[in-house]
Amino acid sequence: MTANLNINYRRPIPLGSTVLLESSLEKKEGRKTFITCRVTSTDGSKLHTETSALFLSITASHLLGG
Ligand SMILES: CCCCCCCCCC(=O)SCCNC(=O)CCNC(=O)[C@H](O)C(C)(C)COP(=O)(O)OP(=O)(O)OC[C@H]1O[C@@H](n2cnc3c(N)ncnc32)[C@H](O)[C@@H]1OP(=O)(O)O
Repeated sequence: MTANLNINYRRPIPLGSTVLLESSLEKKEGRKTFITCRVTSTDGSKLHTETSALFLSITASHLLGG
């Protein structure tokens, strides 16, 4: 479950362009998983978007309001 999501939009992505997404597992601490992601031009020279997020593992009962 997404607990926190940060997105920095650095440069617009032109319509129809192809981009490179690189996602990394930064660390895992118990139920917490920290992920980062970058969107760049395919040659890596232009940074379009960078994000970080925290995901928490949950049980099915959490989804049912338990
Ligand atoms: C055009 C289409 C676009 C579509 C976009 C789709 C985007 C999708 C976006 C989604 O993912 S939707 C889902 C959005 N997420 C939610 O609705 C989650 C709502 N929040 C919850 O259900 C609870 O807050 C959550 C399950 C995340 C955590 O509740 P818990 O009771 O399980 O955990 P708890 O609060 O005890 O925190 C556990 C640990 O996580 C840490 N923590 C929790 N929330 C945090 C947070 N927000 N930031 C930092 N740390 C956080 C907390 O400090 C603690 O750290 P320690 O274990 O070290 O003490």
